This record gives sequence, structure tokens and C-alpha cells, in this order.
Amino acid sequence: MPRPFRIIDRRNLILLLGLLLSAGFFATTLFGYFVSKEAIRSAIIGQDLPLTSSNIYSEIQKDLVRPVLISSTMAHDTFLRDWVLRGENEVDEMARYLAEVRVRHKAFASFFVSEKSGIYYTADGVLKHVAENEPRDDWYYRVRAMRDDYEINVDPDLANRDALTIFINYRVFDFADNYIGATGIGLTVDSVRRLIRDYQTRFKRTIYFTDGSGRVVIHGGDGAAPELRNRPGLAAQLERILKERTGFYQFVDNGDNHILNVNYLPELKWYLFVEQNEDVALAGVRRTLYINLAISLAVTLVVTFLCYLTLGHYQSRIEAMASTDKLTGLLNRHAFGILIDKLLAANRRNPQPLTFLLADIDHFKEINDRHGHRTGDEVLAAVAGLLRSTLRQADFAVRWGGEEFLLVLPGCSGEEGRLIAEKLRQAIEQSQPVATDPAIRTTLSFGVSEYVAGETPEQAIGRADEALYAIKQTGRNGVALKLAESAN
Ligand SMILES: Nc1nc2c(ncn2[C@@H]2O[C@H](COP(=O)(O)OP(=O)(O)OP(=O)(O)O)[C@@H](O)[C@H]2O)c(=O)[nH]1
Repeated sequence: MPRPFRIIDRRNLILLLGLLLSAGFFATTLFGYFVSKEAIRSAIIGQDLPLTSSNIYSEIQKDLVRPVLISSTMAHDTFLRDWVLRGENEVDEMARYLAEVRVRHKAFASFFVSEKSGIYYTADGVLKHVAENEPRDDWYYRVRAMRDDYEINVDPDLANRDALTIFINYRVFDFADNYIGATGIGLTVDSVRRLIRDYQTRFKRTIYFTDGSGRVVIHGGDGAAPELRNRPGLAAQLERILKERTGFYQFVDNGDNHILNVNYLPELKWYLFVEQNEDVALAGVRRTLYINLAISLAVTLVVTFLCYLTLGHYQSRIEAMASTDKLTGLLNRHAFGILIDKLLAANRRNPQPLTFLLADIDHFKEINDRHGHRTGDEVLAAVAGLLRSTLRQADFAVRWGGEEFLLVLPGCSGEEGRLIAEKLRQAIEQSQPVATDPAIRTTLSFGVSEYVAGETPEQAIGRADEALYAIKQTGRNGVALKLAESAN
């Protein structure tokens, strides 16, 4: 039997639901992402970088500030200054002094270079004479000429993979403030470098120290020190950074945004740079964003699919309820109105015969009266079932009135309809509509009419009704065909 109508457009509803769900998920996921992104960003600026900076600061203070103090003590030591002023006679005394400093402070070297004699003293005695034309002695002449009290010299030659070798070169003056040489210790500072490497690998941060000119002096990577001026984003701000000494900066390097925390270490006259590649730091939240989006998409698909199935189920039920007579399962008159309009429209495009069979149960009132309404209902349902079971795909049966049924047979002439009605009549006559009481029998009277193009369905059905009335008048349990006047 054809379906008369659709109550709601399920596809549009599902589309709307899917759109609403995905828009909701998308908005909340994106909102969450931006909130986390901002939280991470402010954590980087407010906590992570300053904390890293101060941890490294305190570590380097342990590692380097103490040696500066040791070297300062050596430079102000009266023994050392007296020994020079006395004429540098007993080399053993100086060697013993330097050896004691080296051992006590666990340095790998302690030294004194005399301005007067040009001799380089170590814990083992005289090492050599420094000479202005010797590149390896450049440091001495630099120290002699500088204004500051000391310098920290990172020695690239002696630096090995993990241990960083530095010298504290402290200027020495006699009691009348005349420059008399340079002293200090050399030591390895592997703990600072280890710390830098640890921070770099754990937090994907880049950490390095620069001197006042912006030259990198300690860094956590292998190989040569990176040249900051080769990074355009950073180079553009370098002068300002060195001038301001402390602060937060941002720059773009290789397309990635970097957040930079800079701190000046006055004891060393160095700058501590702690850099965080923001895109690397956000990789985690970005991954979460993609996972959340994928989950949202999957949930949206599953929910809309389940809704599609559920809606389909209820839609079919509602449509069936709206178009079907509950007792007999046949179409109601409302559904007939819709179907017949569609059928006649199709008929106009593609003309074919159409026949109506109007059937009425004979003496149905008696069945009700004698056996009760419930049995009457049973008879109605059984007759309807039998009528429906004989229909072809394109036919449809309607409960036309209380005990009256209308069969619509497209592609069927009036004469063919009459034969079908006759067959049905016989089948009903022989049936036992009430299973619990085989004695109850019933018969049907049929009025048959063939639709004539141009007339209304009511006119054709009216003829079938007249034919039915005629049969009812002549004894019932029969079939009568009434054709239109023009067809006779
Ligand atoms: N049990 C039951 N009875 C119904 C239903 N609808 C209508 N009827 C009854 O069907 C009976 C129809 O009676 P009538 O119109 O006099 O027709 P009839 O007794 O079949 O006699 P003829 O049609 O002249 O053969 C009425 O008593 C209605 O109350 C229904 O859904 N269930």
C-alpha cells in the first residue's frame, strides 16, 4: 500500500541537530583551547620563565660567585702583594700559596701573573713568561687594560663536552693602588651546564648567558655558541634588551613565536636569557584540541545517527497512526483524500483505468446485537484483513465508514473490478471471521464503478454507492457494477 504523507522532514531536522551539536562542541572546544592557551601563556610569563631564571641564577651564583670571591680574596691578600713588592724572590712561597688555594677551593688551576716580571706563577712554580705577541696571553693584556676589577673568561679551548672551563682574572694593586698583576683561579662549572641542559630537555626551553656585548658565553647545546645577531627577530631587539637588562620580550623566529625572559647578573656582568618557543609549549594543548575535536565529531555523528534511527522509527509510527484506522489497519478517509489526489494527478499524466469497489457488511447490526460489540470489532478486523490480503502493490483499501470499505484499484477496468469483487464476496462468504466461534458468518455487498477522466472521485464513488444500494435492495451478498452514463 502506498504511504499517504510525511509529517516532518527528518533529513532537515537531523541536519539541523548535527549542525547545532557540532557548532556547540566546536565552540566549547575552541573556547577551552583559547582559555588553556592563555593560561599556559601567562604561566610561561608569570611563573615558568622567572622560576627557571632564578633557579639557574642561584646555581650559577653557587658555581661562579664563590670563585669570584675567592679570586677577590687572593687579589687583596697582603701576603701576595707583599711577596711581589719584596721582589718575587722565594718562588716556592708563591707556589705553596697557590697550591693551598687550589686544593682548598677544589679549583683545577690557581695563578698569579706579575706585571713587573711578566712571570706566570702556578701551584707548580713558574709556568712561563707572558708576552704581548703571544695570542694565548691576550687575556692578560686585556685584564691589564680593563677598568673593571675582574673578568670571567670562558675558555673555549679547555671546554669539554660537559664541563665548562672558566677563569676568574682579578686585577691586583699594591698598597698605593698601583697595578701589579693579575691573579685568580680556573675551574670547571659543569653543574651550571648540566642544569641548563636539564631545563632545555625537560621544558623545551633555550637557556644561555651572554656578556655585555650580547655574545653567548655559556649555552646548553653542543658545538659553537649561537650567534644572536643571526636571528633577525631577536637581533632587532638585542640592543634594547642589553640596555634594559631585565624584562620580558617576544620575537618571531622561523615562524614561531618566542617568549624571552632576560635577567642581568651584576656579579658576573652577564645576562641570563631564558627562551620558550610558544608553539612548542602549546603542542600539548593543540594535540588535546585535535583529540577533542575528533571526539566531538564522533559524538555528533553517533548522536545524529541514533536520532536519525529513533526519529525514523517514531516518524513511521506517527505517520501510520495519522493515516491508519486503528481497528482494521486500513487507511482512513483523511489518508484517502491525499492518496487519491496524487493518484489522479499521476493518472492525468499517464491515463489508465481506475476502479472503486465500495463494500458493506450485510446485517452487521445484527452481529453486534447478537454477539456484542467486541465480536463485531473482530468481524470488522477479519473482513478488512481479508480484503487487504488480496490487494496488489498499487491498490489501497480504506475504512470508508463503520462497516463500509472502499477499495481503490488503479489499472483495473470496471469489469475487472466486478470480477475481483465477486471473488472477494465469495471468499468472505466462506470465511470464519471469528476464530472462537466458527458459526458466525458474514457476507459483503459490493458496488463497483469505473472512474471517468474529468469527474471528481466523489462522483465515481457515488456511482459505486448507488450500485451498492441497489444490491442491498435486492437481497445483499452480491456485486453490482454501475458505469457512468457516457460509458454506456
Ligand atoms: N462493533 C462495531 N460496530 C460498528 C462499528 N462502526 C459501526 N458499527 C455498527 O455497525 C452497524 C451498522 O448498521 P446499519 O447501518 O443498520 O447496517 P447493517 O446492520 O449492516 O445493515 P445493512 O447494511 O443494511 O445490511 C451499526 O449498528 C453501527 O453501530 C465499529 O467500529 N465496531
